[in-house]
Amino acid sequence: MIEFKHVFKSYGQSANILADINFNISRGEFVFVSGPSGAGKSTLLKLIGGLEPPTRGSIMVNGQSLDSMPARERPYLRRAVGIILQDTHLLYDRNAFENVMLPLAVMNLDYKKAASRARAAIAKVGLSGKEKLNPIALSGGEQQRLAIARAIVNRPAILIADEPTANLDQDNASRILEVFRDFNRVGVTTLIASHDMPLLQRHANRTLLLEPGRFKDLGKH
Ligand SMILES: Nc1ncnc2c1ncn2[C@@H]1O[C@H](COP(=O)(O)OP(=O)(O)OP(=O)(O)O)[C@@H](O)[C@H]1O
Repeated sequence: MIEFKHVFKSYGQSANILADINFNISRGEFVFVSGPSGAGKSTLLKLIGGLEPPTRGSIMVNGQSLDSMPARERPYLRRAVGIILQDTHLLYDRNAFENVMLPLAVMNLDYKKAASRARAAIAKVGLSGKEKLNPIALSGGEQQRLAIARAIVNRPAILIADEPTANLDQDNASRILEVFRDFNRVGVTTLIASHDMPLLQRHANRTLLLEPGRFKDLGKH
């Protein structure tokens, strides 16, 4: 489903952020990417989402090789991948419902169908009834859930999230993880970057550990 073969990544003239990374993630897996700040977790997720090209090596996502994919098709891999970045990029000049509708605008669905999909996505993350609120009026955890709804409204096969529980208390962090688990249970391959070790330990899963100059697949623990 996601395969890295001898992947290297540097920015401009910088030293390698990622060096000779190799791993395979199967369809339906739930995987954490962990490691200290600056180790390259966000970079790894951006490579998977096609938001950054590798400097060297080959990457396969959802049966497609990114090497041969034209640059214009790479971002978000034509909707195969739902991405939640560290900054949720919610738009504060429209309400929660309209934020979730945005990715559907390019889908050529009629309004009724799009609206019912958006409402279903909002319901799945537990925000029914808050559709008309501006995201600014939502709590941190609710904003994160809204960003998840927006990422899954196009029904991606893969969901990746960068530090989705940062700045949340333990209860809210667990709630967010449960939302990801719900999508994972219905077959969505899920990757979550986090440096919150206690959180990762509470939710034992396969973990890819990135440390400066070192990469380790810790497997399930
Ligand atoms: N667009 C960019 N241009 C230049 N350098 C970058 C760029 N993006 C990231 N970097 C550098 O790459 C390194 C890894 O960054 P990255 O954001 O991938 O790490 P991270 O493990 O996700 O860190 P954090 O947990 O703090 O988000 C950092 O030294 C960062 O400054």
